[in-house]
Amino acid sequence: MVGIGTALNDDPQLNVRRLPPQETPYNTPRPIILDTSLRLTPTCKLLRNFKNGVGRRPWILCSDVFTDEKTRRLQELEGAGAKIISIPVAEDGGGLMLDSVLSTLRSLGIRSLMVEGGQRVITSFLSDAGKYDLIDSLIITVAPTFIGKQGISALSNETTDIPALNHVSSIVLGKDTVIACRIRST
Ligand SMILES: NC(=O)c1ccc[n+]([C@@H]2O[C@H](COP(=O)([O-])OP(=O)(O)OC[C@H]3O[C@@H](n4cnc5c(N)ncnc54)[C@H](O)[C@@H]3O)[C@@H](O)[C@H]2O)c1
Ligand SMILES: Nc1nc(=O)c(N)c(NC[C@H](O)[C@H](O)[C@H](O)COP(=O)(O)O)[nH]1
Repeated sequence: MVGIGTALNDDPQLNVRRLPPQETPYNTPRPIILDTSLRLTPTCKLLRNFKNGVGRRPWILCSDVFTDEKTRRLQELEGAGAKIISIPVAEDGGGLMLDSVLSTLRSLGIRSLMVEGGQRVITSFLSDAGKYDLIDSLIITVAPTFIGKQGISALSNETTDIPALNHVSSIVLGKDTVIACRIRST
């Protein structure tokens, strides 16, 4: 899962690159995008990969409020192959309600979800983690690179109530270090 900020900035593929090629595309993960207002472009790599048989059908989660323009975009994205699922919006204006996002995905058969980013989505999941028991574990990859002023920090400044973590293990993969943590239960 990514937010629309990441989908628009990175045009990601959200697939697995290191496995040997698979016989069918169905061993790759289901791409899921949190896109409140349906801003995803129908020509993005996720939809092109699906059309070309090298990616699963992207699911786009949007708010359940529709204008004429948003309905037009829904039809365009559906025409490009996306499945659109509407979700209630949080009253505090923080985006789609994450407890509803997870229960809807579960009702559609998703049993395991990796939240890839970006900053706003990671911040929402961590901020609501205690309230709705949203997260099991956190995987942090540290690359030996200074990003500098253009970098976006992992969490936004206004973040509160971030849960404490227990370290599980760390491994070095090439130049990167991957740190696995679990949410500390209170
Ligand atoms: N370093 C990494 O591992 C990594 C991973 C992923 C993304 N990124 C970077 O993150 C940047 C994008 O981050 P961002 O914060 O601008 O956008 P984002 O990807 O977090 O998307 C945020 C958008 O998602 C929608 N949304 C719907 N429900 C939401 C909810 N409950 N909570 C939060 N958002 C919700 C909203 O429209 C919101 O504007 C990109 O530049 C990308 O390169 C980095
Ligand atoms: N390892 C790493 N070093 C970086 O300097 C950097 N900016 C990222 N960023 C991760 C990136 O923002 C998301 O992982 C993509 O959005 C996923 O895209 P793909 O599915 O791989 O195409 N990752």
